[in-house]
Amino acid sequence: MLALFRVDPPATRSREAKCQHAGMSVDGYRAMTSALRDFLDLVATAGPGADVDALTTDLRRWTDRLAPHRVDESRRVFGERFDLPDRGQTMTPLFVPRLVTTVRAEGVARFGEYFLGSNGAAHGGAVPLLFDEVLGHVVLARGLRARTAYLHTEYRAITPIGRDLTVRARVDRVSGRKLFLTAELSDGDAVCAESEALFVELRDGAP
Ligand SMILES: CCCCCCCCCCCCCCCC(=O)SCCNC(=O)CCNC(=O)[C@H](O)C(C)(C)COP(=O)(O)OP(=O)(O)OC[C@H]1O[C@@H](n2cnc3c(N)ncnc32)[C@H](O)[C@@H]1OP(=O)(O)O
Repeated sequence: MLALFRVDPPATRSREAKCQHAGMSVDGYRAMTSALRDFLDLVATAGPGADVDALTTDLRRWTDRLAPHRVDESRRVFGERFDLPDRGQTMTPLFVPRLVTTVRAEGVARFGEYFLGSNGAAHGGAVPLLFDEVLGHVVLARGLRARTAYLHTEYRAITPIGRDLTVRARVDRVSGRKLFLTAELSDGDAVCAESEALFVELRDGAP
């Protein structure tokens, strides 16, 4: 059983407030993005045959239905649900944190079929996407506004699709506005990938 430990920096609280939209249930958005993840995994694996035209029509209907609900970035929900393990987004491989502190983060990661590169291995670009997400948790736990300056990734072994993997990240060193971090993704005892990153705290007034 995973224990979910979340730090709650002030920035997070204001983010939650902006995610409140009239009539949207607390769990509704979570269910929608979860359904979307399942759908994307199936899009990647299915050969829909004759169903493709009907599916396209349905998809267009969904787009038309969502269009009137468009909001500007300051009121977005996608990726801003900090109360949810995946932040209510489908852009990154799933990361379920079990520990987040100001110096480290650890959790379970899973690359769905959507993130397949080839031959059972996750797409090489999806791996740093996960690392950026996990490192972002640590940086945000410090209450910082910071951006990734670099993120170097070493691929040690293939990252398998559809399995629970372990991901760990930690702050190695802080120097002024610079945070040097490392991260590791493993499948049991096998290390799949490692990363070294620099996050730079933004200057006051930086966009
Ligand atoms: C907690 C509760 C749970 C909640 C759950 C949280 C979930 C949370 C998930 C969010 C997950 C998303 C996390 C994604 C985070 C991004 O992906 S951010 C988007 C990608 N990154 C960018 O777009 C950054 C683009 N670049 C920039 O904006 C600017 O270059 C930077 C990085 C802000 C730096 O600009 P600057 O502030 O003007 O800094 P500058 O004065 O040039 O440099 C400062 C120092 O850094 C060094 N530096 C800067 N760039 C570099 C570089 N590339 N290489 C080496 N050194 C560098 C400089 O040499 C300088 O060093 P010193 O002289 O001080 O020793």
